[in-house]
Amino acid sequence: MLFHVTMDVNIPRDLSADDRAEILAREKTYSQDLQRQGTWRHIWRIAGHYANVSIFDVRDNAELHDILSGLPLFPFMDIKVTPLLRHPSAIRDDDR
Ligand SMILES: O=C(O)C[C@H]1C=CC(=O)O1
Repeated sequence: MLFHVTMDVNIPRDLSADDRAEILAREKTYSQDLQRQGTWRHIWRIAGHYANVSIFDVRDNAELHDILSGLPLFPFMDIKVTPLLRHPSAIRDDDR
């Protein structure tokens, strides 16, 4: 199942520089592991915002929930999830 996910990040200003660096490093590893597995299919920065648009390919809603709630930055994110399905005019075989 494919999902379009928007993540807006709001890291508290009073988080120490060390804590911020540590959480960002963990977030990057977590994200890149899922990208290598093919679960996190796309990630794009939204120009002008500390936010991203991502496409996830997961088994079900529960897997997506587990992945999103496991994000190291999860406590500092506003997340919007939109389920996707294949468009009848799509020509790419992997758009499913
Ligand atoms: O920077 C972001 O958009 C937030 C987050 C999502 C993946 C990652 O590495 O950081």
